[in-house]
Amino acid sequence: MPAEIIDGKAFAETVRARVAGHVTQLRAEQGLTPGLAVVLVGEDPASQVYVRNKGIQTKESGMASFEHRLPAETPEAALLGLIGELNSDPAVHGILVQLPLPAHLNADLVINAIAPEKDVDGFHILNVGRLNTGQKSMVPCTPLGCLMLLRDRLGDLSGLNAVVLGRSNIVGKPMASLLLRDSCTVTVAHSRTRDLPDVCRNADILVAAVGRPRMVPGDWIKPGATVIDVGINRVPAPEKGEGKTRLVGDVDFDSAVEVAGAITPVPGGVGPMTIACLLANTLTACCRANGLPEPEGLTA
Ligand SMILES: NC(=O)C1=CN([C@@H]2O[C@H](COP(=O)(O)OP(=O)(O)OC[C@H]3O[C@@H](n4cnc5c(N)ncnc54)[C@H](OP(=O)(O)O)[C@@H]3O)[C@@H](O)[C@H]2O)C=CC1
Ligand SMILES: Nc1nc(=O)c2c([nH]1)NC[C@@H]1CN(c3ccc(C(=O)N[C@@H](CCC(=O)O)C(=O)O)cc3)C=[N+]21
Repeated sequence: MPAEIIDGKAFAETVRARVAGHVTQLRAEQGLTPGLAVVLVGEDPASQVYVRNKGIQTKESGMASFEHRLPAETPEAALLGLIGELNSDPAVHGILVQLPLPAHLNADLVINAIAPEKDVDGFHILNVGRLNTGQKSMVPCTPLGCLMLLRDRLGDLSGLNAVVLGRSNIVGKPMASLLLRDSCTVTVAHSRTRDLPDVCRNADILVAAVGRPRMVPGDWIKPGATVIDVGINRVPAPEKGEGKTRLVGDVDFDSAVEVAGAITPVPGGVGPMTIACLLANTLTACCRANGLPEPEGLTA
């Protein structure tokens, strides 16, 4: 029996609708409008698409959206200056600096310059430390979105074998951390992992975040497993016409769907959840900044 297709797009719509409801209430009862600032340095075309989608959905949810597009050659001091201004702007509750940054900018330095309470990506060293020690933090959007999909399908995750393929700071490591917090037995695999197919075959939950188009075939998957495909890879699609491209994940969907119990598609899986969680984090940041109770069920 083919796998259930996990509809991340539909789930993300429900998350965004709940966020929008809270935003309406905040405005009516407190006169507050949550604000998200997105900073894009350089001209990376894929990044521009994400930034545009984020801007549109931020406004649709009733929040204020502030976009800052800086030239690729922006000096580090100028970027740090802008972050300083956003840190002290009371209309801005969330700040996201789109990654990757041009090579002459030190990403760690830039991220750690964001006020931790406005770090809606959850990448600041303080938020990373808080998440890993079980303290209240901002939780990275993509892993948070994956966790919401997993809990929705599986309920209690405790005792399940989870394999996270990829160990980046933005997806793999925080994903592993969240799964561990939910009492999974977590294995983090990467480019030096031995016997990767065997490691994956042990997974009740397999999260693929490698950035290699269709790397995980169906025969790496335990029958009935829940597969979360984080990969966003643009590949040539000659069937759509010359020079056309399409998005595929890190999992070979066609073979995986025959083995898995449930699987997220690309597009329409994790991607929309990432943006929904970014809005949820901005709402959470706004509530915390104003000493208001946090909306329930929108964070980990
Ligand atoms: N849907 C969404 O919202 C988002 C999607 N993405 C997508 O997710 C994917 C991963 O992103 P990100 O984490 O930033 O990527 P990174 O390139 O930072 O990390 C990739 C990880 O995969 C590992 N890896 C690479 N090749 C192999 C291999 N052949 N076998 C085993 N492991 C391998 C690397 O191992 P090592 O550490 O040993 O080098 C590394 O840990 C990308 O496709 C990206 O576009 C990213 C963010 C959000
Ligand atoms: N500071 C920072 N935070 C991030 O969260 C971050 C980042 N930098 N840099 C780039 C990656 C990538 N990322 C995506 C978000 C949404 C979709 C998304 O919405 N995808 C849609 C389709 C998009 C399309 O069709 O082009 C989908 O999968 O259905 C994809 C990728 C966030 N990232």
